[in-house]
Amino acid sequence: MSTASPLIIALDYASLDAALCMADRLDPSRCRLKVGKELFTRSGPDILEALHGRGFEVFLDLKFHDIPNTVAGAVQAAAEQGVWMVNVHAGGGRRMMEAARERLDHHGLSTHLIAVTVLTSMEAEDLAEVGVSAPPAEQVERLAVLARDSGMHGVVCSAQEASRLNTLCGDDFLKVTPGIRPSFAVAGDQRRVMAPAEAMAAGSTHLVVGRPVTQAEDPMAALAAIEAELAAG
Ligand SMILES: O=c1ccn([C@@H]2O[C@H](COP(=O)(O)O)[C@@H](O)[C@H]2O)c(=O)[nH]1
Repeated sequence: MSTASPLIIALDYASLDAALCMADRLDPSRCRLKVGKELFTRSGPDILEALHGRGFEVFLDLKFHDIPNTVAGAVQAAAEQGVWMVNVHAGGGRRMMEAARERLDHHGLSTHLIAVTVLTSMEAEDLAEVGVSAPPAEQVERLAVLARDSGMHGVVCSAQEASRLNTLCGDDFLKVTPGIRPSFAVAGDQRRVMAPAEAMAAGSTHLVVGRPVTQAEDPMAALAAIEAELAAG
């Protein structure tokens, strides 16, 4: 089932059972689900089949980053398992992204392919330590333009950069933004954060929310509170 909701709930769990316990409390008309490195490494493709069987659209967030041929194969494998969205690291460069997009096109696969720009857990000091002297916003812009020019359907960025990317890359270019922190949640390891309604107003197309829902005492109440924040605008 497709949903009009921008919410993507990150199922960062250590087992298939724990992830499905949460999925069974959620409704595919209210959100999409994200499967990341921990859950996929533990459960493998079974989790995708189980979530698809429950009617959810799934973002497989494995952030592929390797040589072009390897990434193209991995993206094809993900798309052939029916995921709604898959991602690569923009830092893998133009040839890597182009190879991934060409592989999807060659096989007629319509999975959304997006690229991670700068992780939302990173701030200027973190970038400096890995040799990037540009501030995060500038580095995000550089990688988003490269991603667009390399055939990506959008990027992962923080909501703080969404407005600028709308101007640079257009409204149709997907801006998938983790680091979403509703009023009741702590930032934790995230650094470039924004509240849900502000993120939508800034131009995010999709909001990734993990722990504020999955680690809440009452996850369904937390989700309802986020939906209320969004409705209030
Ligand atoms: O830049 C990025 C890219 C991916 N993520 C992922 O999103 C969720 C966020 O979870 P929270 O618990 O809401 O912080 C998580 O799965 C990350 O792997 C990101 O946070 N930032």
